[in-house]
Amino acid sequence: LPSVKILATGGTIAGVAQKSTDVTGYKAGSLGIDTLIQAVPQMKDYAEVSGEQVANISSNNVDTKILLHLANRVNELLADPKIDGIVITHGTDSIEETAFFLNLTVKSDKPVVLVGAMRPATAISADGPMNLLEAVQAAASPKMKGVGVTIVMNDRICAARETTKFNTSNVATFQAPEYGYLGVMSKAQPVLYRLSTRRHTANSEFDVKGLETLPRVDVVYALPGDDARMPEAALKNGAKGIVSASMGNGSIPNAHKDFYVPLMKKGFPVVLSERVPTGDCVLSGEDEAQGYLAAGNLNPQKSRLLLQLALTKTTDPKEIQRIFNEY
Ligand SMILES: NC(=O)CC[C@H](N)C(=O)O
Repeated sequence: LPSVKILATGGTIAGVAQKSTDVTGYKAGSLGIDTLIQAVPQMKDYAEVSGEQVANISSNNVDTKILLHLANRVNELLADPKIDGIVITHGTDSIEETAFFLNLTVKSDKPVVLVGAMRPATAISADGPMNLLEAVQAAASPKMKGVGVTIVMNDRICAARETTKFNTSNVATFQAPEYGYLGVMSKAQPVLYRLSTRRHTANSEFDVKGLETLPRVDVVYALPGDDARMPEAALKNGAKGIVSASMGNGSIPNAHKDFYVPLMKKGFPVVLSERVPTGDCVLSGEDEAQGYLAAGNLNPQKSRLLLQLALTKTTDPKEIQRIFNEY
């Protein structure tokens, strides 16, 4: 049998409520990895499974330190020829960010599958056990080699780059409306329908080995008629780059523009992403001349991570734009 290591970080999949009817008001990150594994003995039919507790928290507190630890630990584990794949249990609130970060920093084409749940482990019809089983089946499958980091939940195989949480409570929360799922889990097997052409994992230039932190990047939400207090605060507090969550194809209030233009002249990177869920940010000639960088269709939270990683390699705006075009 293939060997799959489960790294546990917490979330609702390890959540405990007072009553089986409670689907909110529970404590995420309550059960340890051994309990999660014991709850799904069927996994043993598909893989030799072992667990490791990395954290046991709600994913709104997954910080840079945990991201770097996960990337380094996954790289260490996958360098071992005896390990065939990794599953990471994770809260769903920031699972897309951790998945994308690992998509950029894991140096292996072996499967890395993130999984969570929307109902706590104690709930009637908890989704965690089936999600965990399918995540292990996916991570154990050679068909998942080279597809990049994925989120497997609700029978869907989701690409780290394009997938976003769409619903605060529904089990079908993860969607990639513009490009769809990579595939589905069917009869205990991954069935893939498409692959991303964007650079990831073994083909990524980013290396976080030895890093203890990442350059600070802030996301500044663009609101109609806003003043410049938020971007000013970001700069004052040490941001090395800003991602603007623009209102649609780079539209931001004039006060933000007036603040960014002189900064960009000095080489400070400002990446235009959008708070609109789909569509690319395409720069106008004027935006380009002023020095803005375009996130393409990458959402603000993922643009932040990519800009942080880009800044570990370069501060040249042209290079940063190349990175946004390739990843
Ligand atoms: N469904 C969930 O996992 C959300 C629970 C929690 N807020 C977390 O992200 O860890």
